[in-house]
Amino acid sequence: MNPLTPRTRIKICGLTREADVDAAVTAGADAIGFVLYPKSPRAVTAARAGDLARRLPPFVTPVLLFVNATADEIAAGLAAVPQALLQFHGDEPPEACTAPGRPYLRAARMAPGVDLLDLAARHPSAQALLLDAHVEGYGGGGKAFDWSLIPPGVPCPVVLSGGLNPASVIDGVMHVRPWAVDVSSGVESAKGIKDAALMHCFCQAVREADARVAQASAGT
Ligand SMILES: O=C(O)c1ccccc1NCC(=O)[C@H](O)[C@H](O)COP(=O)(O)O
Repeated sequence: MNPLTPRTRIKICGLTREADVDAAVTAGADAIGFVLYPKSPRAVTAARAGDLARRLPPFVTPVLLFVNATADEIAAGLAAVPQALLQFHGDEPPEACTAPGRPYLRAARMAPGVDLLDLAARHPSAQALLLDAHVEGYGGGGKAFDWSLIPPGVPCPVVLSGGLNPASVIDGVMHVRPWAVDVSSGVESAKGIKDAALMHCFCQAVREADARVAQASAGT
């Protein structure tokens, strides 16, 4: 939890179309996730991710999402999107996450008994822990988890994920005070098909949450 976060960053994940990438940027996304996990209904190839990522303006980060990928698959993704931040969303051990030598997000599928402090200790170089619900198929399930499972004192930035939408994200930001939020299903009209209006509403809701946090901090 980061009470001093000046602005909650926003990642929108699972984009597959040019118009959706453009709309997500317009809405205010700080990061755009491309799912390079073939079993996902939002999967894109490395080449497709490269085409889509080239539409991103400065200061909007492409994220390549893997689930138990091979080193060659990760290398292909980085060849297509050299500036990508990596996200490991499977069962990858620390050495697999650090092997590419690139900044990465470590996803944690939150269920009772998950030890985030231990996970953070085993991933000291992770840029953040992305906290997602524990769903079948590893992710993108549109399911929230019990935010009270997040212990105080996680020693790295936290990305709150899992079932967020324009109606729930304010509570998520106010309760967890994450560095960032991540959304996929909650801004879609169908899997892999993003809704521009929902993305706009989601980003506006995050801004509203930040304003409320600032007011609470100022005692106003
Ligand atoms: O998005 C997917 O289809 C997906 C498939 C397999 C592993 C991870 C996947 N997505 C990872 C993400 O970062 C999603 O944004 C995250 O799971 C939240 O999804 P949602 O609950 O739908 O907002």
